[in-house]
Amino acid sequence: MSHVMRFARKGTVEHIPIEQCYGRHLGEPLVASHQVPPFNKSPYDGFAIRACDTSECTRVQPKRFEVIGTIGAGALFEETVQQYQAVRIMTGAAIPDGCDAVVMLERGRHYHEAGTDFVDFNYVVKTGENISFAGEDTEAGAVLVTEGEPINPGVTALLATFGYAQVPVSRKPTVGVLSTGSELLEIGEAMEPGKIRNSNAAMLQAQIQRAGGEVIYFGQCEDDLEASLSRVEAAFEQVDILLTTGGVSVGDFDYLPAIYEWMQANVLFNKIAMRPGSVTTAAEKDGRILFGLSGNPSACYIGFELYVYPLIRSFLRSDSPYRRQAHAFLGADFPKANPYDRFVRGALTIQEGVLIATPVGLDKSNVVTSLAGADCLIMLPHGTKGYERGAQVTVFLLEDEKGASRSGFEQTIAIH
Ligand SMILES: Nc1nc2c(c(=O)[nH]1)N[C@H]1C(S)=C(S)[C@@H](COP(=O)(O)OP(=O)(O)OC[C@H]3O[C@@H](n4cnc5c(N)ncnc54)[C@H](O)[C@@H]3O)O[C@H]1N2
Ligand code: MOO
Ligand SMILES: [Mg+2]
Repeated sequence: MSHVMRFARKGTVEHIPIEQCYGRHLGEPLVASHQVPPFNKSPYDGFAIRACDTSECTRVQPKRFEVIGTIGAGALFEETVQQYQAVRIMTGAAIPDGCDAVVMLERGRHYHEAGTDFVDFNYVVKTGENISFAGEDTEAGAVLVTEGEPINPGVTALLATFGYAQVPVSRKPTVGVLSTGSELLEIGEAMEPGKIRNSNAAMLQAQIQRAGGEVIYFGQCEDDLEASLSRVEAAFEQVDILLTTGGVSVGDFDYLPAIYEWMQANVLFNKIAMRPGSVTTAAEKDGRILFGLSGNPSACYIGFELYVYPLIRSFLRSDSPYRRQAHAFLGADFPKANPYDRFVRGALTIQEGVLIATPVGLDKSNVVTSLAGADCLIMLPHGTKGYERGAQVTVFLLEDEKGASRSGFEQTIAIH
């Protein structure tokens, strides 16, 4: 992991209209440029008064106040309120000078007498009662959201509060996808003997988008060294990160190792002590990373989530670029012996407040159906025995935006 993260780069910052910022990542910290609320204001429709004027109010001896004006939200009351005076005030309006409390409309007896408005109060009002104080939500200068955080609707409200019509966001990394394999049919093609449709490319494009990257799809190519080499080289020039699928193992037509050599890319690892995804390969050239993901769908998926995802999130300027982890209880027995750390596709449920992670589908790296139901990866550390239902496990959340500052796993990697 750290082998790849050494080459993590932070993307530059660009500005986009606030209406388009949902789901993007903040390009700089969001600092309160003024206090919120910006002035003392009324949280209710009612009467603004001086609390001290009510010190002798009782149910049997209410006190009478003269209503000297009315203000709605957005308006200011220009005079200073004096003893036994009240201003009719609406929710959101600024507290008039002289006043230090608001009485809700329902708690005063309001009437008109000889051309003047009056209101009677029959209880003692506390200083500061029913006032939303300037700065009680936030003081000026507070850092409210850190750089790299995903912009959710709440962050959007803050951006609007502080006047960001244009929002600084991290540029999305361009992540290229190129599939290799002579057996691959295009998605729209009819089935043929010995062939399969290319599911990895579409899957990766969705994973890239879920991670916050920008996809550039370079199509698919046959298992032919020269053709693949020129396609990989051309694609790599156009992206921040390139993903290829298939052709990374030791088969006669697995050309990626030769391609890295021809390209003079520096292979960081081509073997990981994990299942699936053991063939996940990373190579570096010109400070950028080229991933050789497995052709096997589940291995490809997991290689992406564990190794590519953090690089994308770092580019988006996140300081928690890894998949968020949680403790869960295993929802079913997993009897297979584990010579390597295993990342099992799992579905999370919450039973009586406890997180249960249940493996979904067949646990083989060549399966595709298990991926549809997976919202977590269940980590099963290597060991000779399998795992029993109820065992405590660590899960990596796949549908989470917060992330984690640590990867949560150690892995043995190698170059062969
Ligand atoms: N002798 C050995 N054989 C294999 C080893 C090994 O260590 N020694 N490793 C196995 C493991 S583990 C994996 S994983 C696979 C990795 O294979 P490659 O990454 O080289 O991928 P391919 O050989 O091209 O294809 C593997 C498999 O996946 C299917 N595939 C390929 N591309 C796609 C795609 N775009 N969409 C859907 N499915 C795809 C392909 O048809 C093959 O069935 O190697 C093992 N072998
Ligand atoms: O990389 Mo392979 O999927 O470990 O099975
Ligand atoms: Mg192969």
